[in-house]
Amino acid sequence: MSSLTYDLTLAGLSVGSAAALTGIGLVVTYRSTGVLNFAHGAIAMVCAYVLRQCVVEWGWPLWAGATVTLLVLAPGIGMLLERFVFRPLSVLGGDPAQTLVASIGVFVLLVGGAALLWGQGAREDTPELVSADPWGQLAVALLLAAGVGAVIRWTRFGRELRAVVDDRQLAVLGGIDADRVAAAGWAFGSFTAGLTGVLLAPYVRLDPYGLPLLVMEVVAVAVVARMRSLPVAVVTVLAIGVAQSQLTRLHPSGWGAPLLQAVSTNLFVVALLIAALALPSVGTRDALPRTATARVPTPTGAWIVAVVLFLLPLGFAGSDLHTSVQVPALAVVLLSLVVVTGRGGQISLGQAAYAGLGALFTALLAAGRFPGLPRLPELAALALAVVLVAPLGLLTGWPAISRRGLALALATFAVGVGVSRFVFAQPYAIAGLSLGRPAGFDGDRAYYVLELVLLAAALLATWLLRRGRTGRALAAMRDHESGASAAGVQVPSLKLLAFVSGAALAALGGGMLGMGLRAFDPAAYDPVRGLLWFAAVVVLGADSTLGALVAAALLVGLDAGARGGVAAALIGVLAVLVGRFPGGPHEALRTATTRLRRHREPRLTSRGTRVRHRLHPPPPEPTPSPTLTGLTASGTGARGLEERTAAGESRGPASGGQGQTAAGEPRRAAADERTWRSRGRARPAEDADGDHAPLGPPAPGDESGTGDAGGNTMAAEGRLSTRPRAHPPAPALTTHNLQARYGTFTALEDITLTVPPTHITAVVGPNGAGKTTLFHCLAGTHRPAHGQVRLGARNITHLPAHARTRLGIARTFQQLSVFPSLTVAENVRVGAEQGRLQDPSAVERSLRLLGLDGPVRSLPAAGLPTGALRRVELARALAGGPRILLLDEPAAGLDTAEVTALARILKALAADGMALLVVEHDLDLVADLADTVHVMTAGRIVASGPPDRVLDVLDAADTREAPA
Ligand SMILES: Nc1ncnc2c1ncn2[C@@H]1O[C@H](COP(=O)(O)OP(=O)(O)OP(=O)(O)O)[C@@H](O)[C@H]1O
Repeated sequence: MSSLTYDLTLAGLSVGSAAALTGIGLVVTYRSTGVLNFAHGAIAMVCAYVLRQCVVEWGWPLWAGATVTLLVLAPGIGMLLERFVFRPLSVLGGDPAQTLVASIGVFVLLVGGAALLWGQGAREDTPELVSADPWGQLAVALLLAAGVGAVIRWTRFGRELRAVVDDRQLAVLGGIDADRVAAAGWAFGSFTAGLTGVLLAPYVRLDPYGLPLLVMEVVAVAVVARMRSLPVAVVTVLAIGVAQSQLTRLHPSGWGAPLLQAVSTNLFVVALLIAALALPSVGTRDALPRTATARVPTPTGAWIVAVVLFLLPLGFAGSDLHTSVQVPALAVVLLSLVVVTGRGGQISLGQAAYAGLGALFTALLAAGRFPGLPRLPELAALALAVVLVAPLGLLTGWPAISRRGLALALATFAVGVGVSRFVFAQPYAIAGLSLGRPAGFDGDRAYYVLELVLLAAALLATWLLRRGRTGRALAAMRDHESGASAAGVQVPSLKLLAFVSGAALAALGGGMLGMGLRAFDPAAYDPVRGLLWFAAVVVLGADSTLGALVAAALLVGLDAGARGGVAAALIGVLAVLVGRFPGGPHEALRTATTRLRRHREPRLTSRGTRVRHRLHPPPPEPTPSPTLTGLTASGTGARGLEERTAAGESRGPASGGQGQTAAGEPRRAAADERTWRSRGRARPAEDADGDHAPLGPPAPGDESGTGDAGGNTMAAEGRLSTRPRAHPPAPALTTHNLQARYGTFTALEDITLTVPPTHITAVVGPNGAGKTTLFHCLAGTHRPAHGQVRLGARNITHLPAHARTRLGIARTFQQLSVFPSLTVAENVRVGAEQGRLQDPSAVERSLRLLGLDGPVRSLPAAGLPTGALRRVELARALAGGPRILLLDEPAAGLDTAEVTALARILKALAADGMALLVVEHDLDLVADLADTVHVMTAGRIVASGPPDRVLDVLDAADTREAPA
């Protein structure tokens, strides 16, 4: 090896080994706590500052300073964070999104604290702990990696650690002290952060912003290592270090020179971009914490105060006004986060990049340095910059289509860092770039007035995006992404819209900020500021426009004093606490879901005597009731849901207490038997007759406004249309030889079934049989490996969920999928606006049908009882005018009266031409409802037929299996 190659390799190993320590720390913390610690770099920076303080300022010996810093302070910070920040969050359920916001909060807090304590300037005199000799640093990194690997693999603590990572609750039940494991993980992770900081600080500029960011670029290797493998992390980081060094040997000429130089000094950023944007993502299951996006209504008085406060600086003069001009500009930038994060629920850590691009493009356009374009007046330059930056929103919008939570945070952070390093920090972009104010607005006061006008325009744009059909769809996507998809919302397009609009707003704010400062200053759009802005908007109410204005005033106002960092420290403290604020719709939904689960359990075992009673009821009464006769004489096409529901009522227990049959059985049992027989005769005629009618206006004499929040009744009775059917017959939904897999596991094998119109088809089977997977394949949320799904003759196997909804396939979920921040009526409106018919008038009909047209219609869905939420979900599905209705455990969490009412509605819908597929554990209900039952076991259909036959076979099998 030539001596140059050797030297460069050694230099690369030196950088790589410092970075390897970070990789090891990130992986260990993640493995022991499930938290990707965004604050890792900030801890490194604080430790470097403290070592410098001990040795340089106080004159301690290096060994003493290093001992205190690395063995006391660093692990201490980790244990404090575990005890007071992350343990309370894990007790609350360990929502990864909350821990993400909290770790960003810790980052911002430490950066702000360091700026407060040590100032914002860079220090060049940090003591050198290990000599520049790369072998020493490499030895430290390798020894540490080997030691940690050995502990994880061979010690009892390592086994406990792996158990906690796999399933914390199960590990605790198994007697493992998960808190101790987490505390050890945090202490070790912080120790490695401290070590990285003190090793790196002498060779880079030590300042509160630069070092943390440099360290966080290494997060790429933890992603490459899938947050698990230490050897992969260490080898990757060393390889990047060496490659980065070797690249410095190349000296191309022409346009490639600056690019290569940028790549060779930022190879870790390139790796971060590849890891975050191209590799399969990590941590995709979470959205933003609901408490962060919960909408708190803003009193009008608060707006009046805000307007007065924003007008106040017009009375200022001199430097005060110079500071004030930053507030409206920053407010516009923060409004972009209100759209993307607050309303759309998308984590975006890269808004600073769009703001910076807005300022840079404005400056280039105004200076006549933008390729291919003449010099433009400042305002025109600003407008064109906004237009040019808006489509760049796809840089983060595109990854957001397939990513959520941590993965999206990493992707947007990577884009922010990438733009900062490859665009803002390049000489060809920034050399001598000043930025004037528009003609006539040069003075601070005049410019402030112009900013207020632009802020008002931005507020109007934000308001328009947050209201109406688009606003409701955005809120639905934020509250429950798959629920929104199932309601027909085009989630991918909506995400792109949110990010593109967000980029445009950020560019406008960034350009205004640049004009305010009269220059393009890359430091003003540093990725660390992106984190600070995100944290500020989240803590002050992400879905609140007023919150954005307050955040802007706070950030500028608090940092205007002698020392910067106050605002960051304050925002950091609040962000650390954000996941722990009590209440909010999120909490209410969680409570509802927990209650639902509790209710579900007994129903799972409810089959038994009651099923047999229903399947072998006493003989029917000799003369059917007139209503029942009407039902069996169907095919004339002149009946609607109301009539059918009334028919159901006459057969149900709630039909007016008509007494007992001669055999002493409840009347319902006898009526059920008749229902099965009449169905057998009636349905074929209905097939030819057509589709179900859309739910019609209330019947004469209908009482509206009686819906209750208690959820004890399903008030379908007497509220349905008597309109004749107006549509052609609903097509059947069929599957052909369907096979579905999760990785290598085959969850469905060779499933062929038909869901015909006017029928209720049921799928039953034990847990894990594949029922929900079948549902996902039918609804478009899981792509089958083989086979087809057809709607009539049309192959819809590859259509996404929202497209299927728009064709008329609606679904409900096993776990409730309402939108908690929207009212009951808004929930249903989303279904009506986005579904097949897109008919707003369907809202009232659906609300009436499900008994939700009373005062409950105006209540937020959060906090309603399970029964009411099930009705909301069903009303939303029906409001879209579906032809096929897929119901996943619709009776879960309902009481007996609610189940009875639900059954009546479902029968009426089927009788009116709809095709229903029901997955249900409650075999009583299945026996009562279904025309055809498919029994699934281990991913296959093992029996099909009418319920009495199929369930009898199951009974017989149960009896055979039962011990004698
Ligand atoms: N996302 C997933 N990744 C891997 N395996 C999965 C996933 N979802 C389901 N499975 C597995 O696929 C099989 C079928 O699961 P599915 O949820 O479809 O069953 P199910 O009949 O609906 O059960 P349950 O009644 O409990 O809801 C199970 O073995 C389950 O563990």
